[in-house]
Amino acid sequence: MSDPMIVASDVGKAYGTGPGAVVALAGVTLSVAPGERVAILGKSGSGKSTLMNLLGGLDSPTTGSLAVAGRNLAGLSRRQLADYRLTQVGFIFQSFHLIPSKSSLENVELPLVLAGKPARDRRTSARELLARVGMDHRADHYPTQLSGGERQRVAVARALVNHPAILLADEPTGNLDSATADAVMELLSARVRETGVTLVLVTHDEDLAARTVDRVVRMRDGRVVE
Ligand SMILES: Nc1ncnc2c1ncn2[C@@H]1O[C@H](COP(=O)(O)OP(=O)(O)OP(=O)(O)O)[C@@H](O)[C@H]1O
Repeated sequence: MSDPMIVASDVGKAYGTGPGAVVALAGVTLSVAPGERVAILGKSGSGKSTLMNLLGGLDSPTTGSLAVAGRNLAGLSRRQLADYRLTQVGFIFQSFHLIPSKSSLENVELPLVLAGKPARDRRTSARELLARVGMDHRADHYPTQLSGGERQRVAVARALVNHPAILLADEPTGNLDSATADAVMELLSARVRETGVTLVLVTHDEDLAARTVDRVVRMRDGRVVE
């Protein structure tokens, strides 16, 4: 057995302190194997996005320990967390988060620019990824010139271009109509299988989870309940 990709041990997260503090995570324990695809389901406010932020190194746990790809995230400096995000994590958000002033190609290239990759290599990698998501014909278009489904395809390419260890997708089809959502999910699943990346998918959609992932994790009141 290889080591787990994600190990969360009794992870707690509170926003604020004192009587006004909000406990968003009340002790999450979870282990995810390399290449495993996991969906997180739970009501609004159950802590899904908070957990994703911690996994992505965007925020730190208040208590407990969290390790991804063998790194203890709680022990990292801000600079190390930034490096972790850049090299180990791919993010896909509900609202795409593409940079409006950059073309599709430039958006996909951006993680490679930040990682200091040489211009020619990154251009080649970004073009390859755009082709893998069926968007090579829109390489020079800007986000406002793209449909929602097309934007999310570009976002999928951007999330994978750095060969991350984990891919975090937070309601990736939440802003799309159902036909477009199905097409984007199919593409995302195909790229996930192809790359073997470990997927953590937040969704409200039971059917989507059932057809996309290996395991469903349910959250309630800041805890994993199954
Ligand atoms: N920055 C913050 N400051 C204070 N409280 C917060 C903050 N972010 C989240 N919370 C609170 O933490 C709890 C968990 O929120 P979280 O966003 O993780 O839930 P969620 O399951 O992702 O919900 P949704 O499905 O609506 O996105 C909620 O009670 C929320 O109000």
